[in-house]
Amino acid sequence: MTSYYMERYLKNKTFYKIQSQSTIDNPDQRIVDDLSSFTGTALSFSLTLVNAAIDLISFSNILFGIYPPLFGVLLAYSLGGTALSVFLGKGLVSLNFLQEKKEADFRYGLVRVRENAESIAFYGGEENEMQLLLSRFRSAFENLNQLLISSRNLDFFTSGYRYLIQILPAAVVAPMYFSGKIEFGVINQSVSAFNHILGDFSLIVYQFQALSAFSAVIDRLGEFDDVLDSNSKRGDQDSKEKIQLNFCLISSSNGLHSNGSMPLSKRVKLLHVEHLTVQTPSEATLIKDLSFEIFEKDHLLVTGPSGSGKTSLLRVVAGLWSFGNGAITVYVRPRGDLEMLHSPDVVSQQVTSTNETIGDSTGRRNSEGVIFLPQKPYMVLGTLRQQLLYPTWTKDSDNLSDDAKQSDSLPFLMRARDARCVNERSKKPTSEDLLQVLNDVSLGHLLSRFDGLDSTHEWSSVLSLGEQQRLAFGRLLLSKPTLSLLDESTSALDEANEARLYQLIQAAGITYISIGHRRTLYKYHKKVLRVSTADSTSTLQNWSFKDVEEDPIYDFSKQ
Ligand SMILES: Nc1ncnc2c1ncn2[C@@H]1O[C@H](COP(=O)(O)OP(=O)(O)OP(=O)(O)O)[C@@H](O)[C@H]1O
Repeated sequence: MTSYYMERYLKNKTFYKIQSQSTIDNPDQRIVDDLSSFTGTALSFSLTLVNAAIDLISFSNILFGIYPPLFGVLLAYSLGGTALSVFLGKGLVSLNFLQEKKEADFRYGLVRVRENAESIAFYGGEENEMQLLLSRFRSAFENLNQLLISSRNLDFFTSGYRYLIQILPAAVVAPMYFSGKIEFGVINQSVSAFNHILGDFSLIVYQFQALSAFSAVIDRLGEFDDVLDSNSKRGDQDSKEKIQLNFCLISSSNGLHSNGSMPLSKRVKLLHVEHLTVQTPSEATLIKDLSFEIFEKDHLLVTGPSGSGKTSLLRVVAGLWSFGNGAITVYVRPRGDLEMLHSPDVVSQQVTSTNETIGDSTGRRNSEGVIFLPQKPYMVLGTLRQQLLYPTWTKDSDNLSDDAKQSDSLPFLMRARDARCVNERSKKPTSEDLLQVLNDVSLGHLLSRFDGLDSTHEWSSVLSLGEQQRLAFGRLLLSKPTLSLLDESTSALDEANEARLYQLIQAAGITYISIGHRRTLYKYHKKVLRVSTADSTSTLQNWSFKDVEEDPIYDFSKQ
């Protein structure tokens, strides 16, 4: 179940939508704790039920044989008891639900302190953090108090219910013994049978607390399940009202003249944006009716005031957002074609779109050559080697063989990962390639500082932001995507390093779209898309798209 839920959580960028739109709280806790208690409790309840059924069949005969009305009284008593316990304990389900949420919120607060330790330490924000954490803890504690009070009240009732009736079988059967109708042993037998049957009929009364906790877990998992389901269906249903994002395969064989040469006028189109209007999830319009095309090596600089929607445009191209309307077509080629494309013979090939569906959009983006570099690079947990191979290659070959061994023992856990391994590209960079790239991005010194490629560290803490940005460019150089989206990804670098990185990716034949405010960026781009803050009262376009030389800032940038 864990593997099944994780697969759906990570599919179609559901994890991103849950986080950015705050659809439900603490999905991680639902996957870890709720699934664990769901499976554990479901198993123990099933066994209890089977046990009770067998018990009931065995002892009903005995009790019914001794004195049938006793059986009837017992049934009425347990039905009444069940109704009363449901009435008394009905608040427990929501209290348990809240308890799970509040404890998860508290734990998440502590995780955030760990994740943002340096920023909090720089701000000296310990006091604020302490107050925030205490308020979360207090909230969980207060809820627990209420939960304890409700449980105590229910326990009073359950204990009374259990002991009050103990006298009944002896009181009913004893006169029969004194009148000589039954033997003494039958009294004991009836008391024992009575208790067994009472236990079976009173399952709900005795297990009410566990049942209410179980019900809260089912509610939380059900809610999570609905979100995962709706996310996987929504894409198909609402596709007409949303931005259409298409991935088309570039066919390298088409466009040739009969003599095998290429028509020079035709260039490789990589991105086509048509009448695109970008909105936020709250439906505020950011960019109106945007249309442009990007051909190979038409490096584009997206610029404009803060908050105008530059990152949102990249989000749309990356398939993270689809709020608004219009269409985007990304032309991708199968991996490995890049080298071929840069040979002079093929550079002017015609682009033909096959409109072929190539898996889900994340898979398509990653495996077919569109890579996004955010301003704050994401450092995965693992070795320096894994940092460089991320996200194109999932793991190094040593781990792969270890996993293969484990898969014999736990095959169901390997299902998702096996599928990914099959999709992996065969040409995984060797250690020499990785060292070369590290040197190229001026990070060769990391090898001696951190003991080689296979040392594990908390990379987001031990590397400076600029080093992380250079490492991210290293990833880019290794995966050689067709198109790369750079969101202020050199913002922490000095001009010399920035120039070096842009020259490197240009030399690697990667076409890029950068977001940036710096004038120094102009010289590495051919086109400029200038976005201004949208005016909600106007229907006019709030962008301009031109050659970089035509932009007024260009002359300044050369000075
Ligand atoms: N999840 C969201 N829900 C609602 N509004 C959002 C969301 N994310 C971003 N916005 C809003 O969309 C607008 C554009 O954000 P975006 O990040 O695209 O700006 P930007 O031009 O890249 O800014 P900057 O240059 O400061 O990085 C902002 O006003 C922001 O507040």
